[in-house]
Amino acid sequence: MMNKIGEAPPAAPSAAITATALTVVRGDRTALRGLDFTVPRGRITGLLGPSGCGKTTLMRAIVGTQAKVTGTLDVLGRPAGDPALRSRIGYVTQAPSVYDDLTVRQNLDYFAAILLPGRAHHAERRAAVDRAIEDVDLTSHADALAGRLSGGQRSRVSLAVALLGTPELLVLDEPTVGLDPVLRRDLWDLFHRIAADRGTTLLVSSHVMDEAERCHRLLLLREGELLAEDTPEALRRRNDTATVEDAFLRLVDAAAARAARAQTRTATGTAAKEERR
Ligand SMILES: Nc1ncnc2c1ncn2[C@@H]1O[C@H](COP(=O)(O)OP(=O)(O)OP(=O)(O)O)[C@@H](O)[C@H]1O
Repeated sequence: MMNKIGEAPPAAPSAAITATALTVVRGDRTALRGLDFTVPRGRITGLLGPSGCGKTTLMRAIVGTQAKVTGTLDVLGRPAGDPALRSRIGYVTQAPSVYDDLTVRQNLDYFAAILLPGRAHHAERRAAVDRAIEDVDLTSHADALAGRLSGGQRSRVSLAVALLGTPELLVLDEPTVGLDPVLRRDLWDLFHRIAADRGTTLLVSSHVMDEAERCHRLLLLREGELLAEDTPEALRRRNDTATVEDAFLRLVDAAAARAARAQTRTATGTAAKEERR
């Protein structure tokens, strides 16, 4: 298996993503509050946290599709959203973006024609499409209509589209949601192969904590705040727990206790001020 932490590639010299005081407002809510973190190159970083904690918002900020972003967010050496980054990043959203009335191959041909237009690139396009179909293990379904595929197969077509341009950074929003355990394992093996063989940086979100163990590094999010940024092993060790899930729960409890203490201090301070009046 490729996804043992011990078999990880050596540490990359520079960060693929650096965020400082990153804040995002969505509607009347602050979806992300002052996040500081880095995502190392060539590694798999898991973005974990419960539903609604801000994972998609953070991914949208990184790929440059999110409004009202403040602080600094540097992606592959450029500010997030810089047009020069478009071809260097692959982004797979939660909803598979495939055409149901086209076959798997036709879907990929279509997107390959946008990435590599013109007759001159014909052979290159074909090779890229073949490789992407093989990467996601859909060779035997290449001529099936996307509309007739299972949910897991459709999301793999979306992933194949993202792999077409050989991106340096692959941002995957809950790619394993709804998949059976075997498919989930196969996809994680594929992510590890992509990171190890191509040096691609992967940022993968999940709200399933057992997937945390498959990542080289983790960003744990809760209610728009970063609870921790570390390796799964260090998180378990530091919190003296057997699993990342237990470490996460311990960190949540500690954060809640800190918030309660701060509230008590504020309430005591206000009462004292009122008394002095
Ligand atoms: N279009 C929107 N307008 C206003 N607020 C939004 C919008 N989309 C999301 N939010 C809010 O932003 C916060 C973060 O949402 P986000 O989708 O980033 O969470 P998530 O962790 O990806 O959740 P999930 O795992 O359920 O996809 C939530 O409080 C949500 O209610």
